Amino acid sequence: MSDSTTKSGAELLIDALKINGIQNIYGLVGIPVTDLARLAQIEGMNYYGFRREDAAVNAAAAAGFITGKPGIALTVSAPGFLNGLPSLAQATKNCFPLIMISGSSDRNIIDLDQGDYEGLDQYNIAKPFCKAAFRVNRAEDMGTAVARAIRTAVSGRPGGVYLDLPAEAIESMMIDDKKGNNVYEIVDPAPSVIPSDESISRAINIIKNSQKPLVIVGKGAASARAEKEVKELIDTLNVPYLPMSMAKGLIPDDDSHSAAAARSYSLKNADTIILLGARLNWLLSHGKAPVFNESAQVIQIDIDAYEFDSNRRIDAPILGDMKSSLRKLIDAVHEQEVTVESQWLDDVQNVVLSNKEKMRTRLEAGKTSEPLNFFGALLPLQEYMNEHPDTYLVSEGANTLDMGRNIIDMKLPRHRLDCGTWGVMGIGLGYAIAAAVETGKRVIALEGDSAFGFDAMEMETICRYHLPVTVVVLNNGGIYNGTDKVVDNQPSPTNLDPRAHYEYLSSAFGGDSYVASTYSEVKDALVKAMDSNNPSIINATLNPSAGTESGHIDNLNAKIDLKKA
Ligand SMILES: Cc1ncc(Cn2c(C)c(CCOP(=O)(O)OP(=O)(O)O)sc2=O)c(N)n1
Ligand SMILES: Nc1ncnc2c1ncn2[C@@H]1O[C@H](COP(=O)(O)OP(=O)(O)O)[C@@H](O)[C@H]1O
Ligand SMILES: [Mg+2]
Repeated sequence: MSDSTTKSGAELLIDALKINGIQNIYGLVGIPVTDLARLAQIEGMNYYGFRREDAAVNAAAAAGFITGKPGIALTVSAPGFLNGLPSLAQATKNCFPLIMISGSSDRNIIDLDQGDYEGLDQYNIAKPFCKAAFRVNRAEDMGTAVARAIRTAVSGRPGGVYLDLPAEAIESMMIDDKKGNNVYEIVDPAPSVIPSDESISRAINIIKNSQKPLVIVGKGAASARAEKEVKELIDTLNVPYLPMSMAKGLIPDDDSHSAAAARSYSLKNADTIILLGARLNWLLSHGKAPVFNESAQVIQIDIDAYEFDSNRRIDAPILGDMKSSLRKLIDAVHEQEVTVESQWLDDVQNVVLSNKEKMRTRLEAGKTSEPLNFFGALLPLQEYMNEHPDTYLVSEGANTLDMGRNIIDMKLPRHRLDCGTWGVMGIGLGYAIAAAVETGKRVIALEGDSAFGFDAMEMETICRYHLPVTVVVLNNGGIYNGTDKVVDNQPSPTNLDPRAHYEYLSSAFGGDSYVASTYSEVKDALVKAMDSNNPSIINATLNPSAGTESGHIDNLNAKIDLKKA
């Protein structure tokens, strides 16, 4: 390190990250950030090098969701920045706290459009895709830039922040004139936001007059780490709840209040919806009939007022952070001795039991399915997760994602990560790397065969860092399935090669490879792979006709009458 009176922008950046408890950087280096990554390692941080920037930025975003601190991604300028941009946008959409740092060109060359190496006005291009963008031009501004980036990423509605570092800011030196180098630990980066008494009493009055309240728990409650308060509200009112996919595990999925197996029944019949960190977006049919009861009243707790009335009237908006809001609401329930008739919960539980019995029958039949179907392929994962609930599960695909979500129970918070609000493919291996790095726990990445292809090369990253990640590829030979019609001998738009040996991508880099084509083979391979703690791929070969177009969301497809074509 330089003497005590001068420091480079790079040194100040690393000091600022470290003093705020940030330990890991996920990136892909090159001009002008290679030495920055080396310096981070010399200064005791961990740098994880990826094969493509979108996976590195996805990993940083997942690290943010899991830890609550902003994940840090590092890319080179222009093409590296652009490769990372979709993941920055996705982190912002998912409300994951992330800071994407990219090297960039010097302003005078960009602003005069003089044609720099990888020249691009990254700072302005990033703005529509993130919560905020900052550029650092001088070493002495580095401490302020990091403080603002961290606070912006984690406070209010969490999201992605872009930090633009021209080479001159990285290498410029700051003369420390004893004013201090402006690097400091931020005070209370995500302050509590306490809701008003009026908003709480408005909600209490609605619950008092409700016969059939349904709580919907979203990933906002997971990000808020409010699992204790969520469970206390549901237990106190003794009402059913629906977990959204990344809120699974806030309350163990086998809890008797879970309505997950009676989703349609509970949404349609509820007369009061209590939204806890969940948006009424496409994932919840915009809160509209016929999925919802049009006359139902809606209570919504959210840290961002912008979300209220986004899709329908919110009868009791509660603006606040999840923990503080739930604390006030639960205290008011106790003070006013609010109770709800238990008949509603009984009705939901009856539907749950009947639907669970139907699922159990399908899973049992899956054990002997030849060729293997989704039930036979997913049952071993359900069994494994029930026995090892501290395992992290990452999932992507269409049928693989939807059926995996309904079949595999989660028992712990923030242990399931998936395609999120945008339903994006290509998140799997980056998320899995972050889960393994940030927690040291074993990870299953449950991948459709198409989804796996988006970032399969990160298997080399997983093997290089020897991470305990088992990739389970459900290979049905295509996007959605492998039975699309072939026209004029062209490969179909959705078919892939069912004979593909995806598992070789593990042994190619020193990991373990398994092929399985029955329930028992998947079960045996999974136990072996997980017990080994080695990076591994299980290629589960399914019936190519297994799977429906777009999984559970075929209604969103633009339908064309192909007979006329
Ligand atoms: C970045 C990106 N590209 C394309 C898509 C479209 N898409 C794609 C390509 C999917 C893959 C489905 O096939 P799969 O093999 O992964 O899963 P199943 O066969 O089990 O359904 S699911 C889906 O919505 C997407 N969501 N995200
Ligand atoms: N700490 C928090 N307190 C309250 N609301 C939060 C908090 N963090 C995030 N949120 C909100 O949670 C919501 C998350 O919604 P969404 O991502 O749609 O969840 P899901 O997809 O699980 O339904 C966002 O509207 C966001 O503003
Ligand atoms: Mg497939």
